[in-house]
Formats: sequence, structure tokens, C-alpha cells
Amino acid sequence: MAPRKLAAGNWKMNGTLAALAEIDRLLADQPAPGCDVLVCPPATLIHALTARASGRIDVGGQDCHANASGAHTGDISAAQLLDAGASHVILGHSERRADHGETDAQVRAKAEAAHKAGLVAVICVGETEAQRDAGQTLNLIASQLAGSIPEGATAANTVIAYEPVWAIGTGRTPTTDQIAEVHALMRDRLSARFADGAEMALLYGGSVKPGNAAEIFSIAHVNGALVGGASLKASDFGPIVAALSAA
Ligand SMILES: O=C[C@H](O)COP(=O)(O)O
Repeated sequence: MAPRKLAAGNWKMNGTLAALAEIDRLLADQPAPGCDVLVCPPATLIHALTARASGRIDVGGQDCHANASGAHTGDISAAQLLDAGASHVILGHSERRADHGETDAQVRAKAEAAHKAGLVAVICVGETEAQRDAGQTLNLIASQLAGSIPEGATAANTVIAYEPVWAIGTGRTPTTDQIAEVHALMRDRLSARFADGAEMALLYGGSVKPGNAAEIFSIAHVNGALVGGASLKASDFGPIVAALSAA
């Protein structure tokens, strides 16, 4: 079976209740998308967005704690995300790895917690510009995949997002050959390690816009996108969803 196609939006620390009007616009613009659509708003909006989307868009968190409950002020558990309406959770985003020092082992523990709660883990990997310049990209991605993905991962409970750190929010994107090289490596490693690794959805993320989406979605083993800035407005995210639907 081919991997499912997924257009995922990561709102990061943007948006209040007023931003949910964009969900209405997105639903109007894309009433019957030919791909899965996921929006990961700040945790404060998960419940309201779930109600607003009425099952037509999947909703996700942007992080969860590895523990199910306890004295962890400011954190949120996978079960709490599920309870609020989430079906997915982004884990190991480079902003979490950089801002909060998250390691592969911590990301893996969080993914185990997400799976246990019944959430799909969207696990992010990606190299910095210095690592790419030093020729370390493929080894680093292989190492992040090995360290961040738990043994219980399947195509049903795990999505992998390749996000070069230097392409996030910069307007710069890798060449199609560079994306293809990393996605081929990811497919090889996942297929070697997991029984259904050939069916795991692989997303590209980093400055995906309406203008470059179709080209990115034409690359082998790119099954969708994790979109930051361009997911905030339906006028940008709608065309990206349409491009993936047509891919
Ligand atoms: O999670 C999304 C990525 O960090 C990409 O962000 P961006 O589309 O704003 O470059």
C-alpha cells in the first residue's frame, strides 16, 4: 500500500481564538481534499479547533511529555492532547531540540508515550546548515531516525518529517536532488527496520509555499509537507493542500 498523503500545518506559537476563522476559510476552499489534512495549533486552541473542524481536519499537538501525568508544571501529556481532540502530535521539532535541548532519546520516549495514548507521532529530523556544509547530512539523519523512533512505530502510528533547520522560516529550500537524497535514505532505513516502513508517510518541511509545493510533491518518497508560516492563512495553506491532492 502506498503511504497516505498528508498536508500538515504547524502553527507554532501563533494564533488565538480569532485565528479559527482561517479554519472556516480552509474548509470552504478545500471542501473535499484528496489528502489528509492536519493542523497543529497551540495547545490552547486544540479543543476549539477540533469542534470547528467537525472531523474534516485532523488536529494535533506540538509536543507532549514522556510521562502520562505528574508534577511537570507547564507540560502536557499525550492523553491530555487526545482528550482535547488531538489525533497527532509533532515531536522533536528542531525548535524543541534547540530551545529545550531535546535529545533523540527524549524524542523517542515522547513518541512511545504518544503511541501508548493512541496518538500518531510526527517525528521531525533535520540538519543544520553547518552540518550540511560539513557533509554530515545523511549520517545525521540516519542517526536521528535510529535514535528518535521507537520500536513500536508503524505506518499507522508514525509520520516522519524531514526539516532542514536552515530552510525553516527562511524562504530557502534545498534543491529537489537534496530533498530526494534524504527522502530516499529515510525510506531505505525505515523499510529495513520496520515491517511496514515502506508505507510510512514522509513529509518535507521548510519554507513550503504555494509556489514551490507542486515541485516538492513531485519528488520521490515525499508524501506531503509539514508547513509552518504558510499554514497560518487559508489563502496559502489551501493551495498547498490542493497541490498535494493533485500530486
Ligand atoms: O514545522 C514546520 C516547519 O518548521 C516549517 O516552517 P516554515 O514553513 O515556516 O519554514
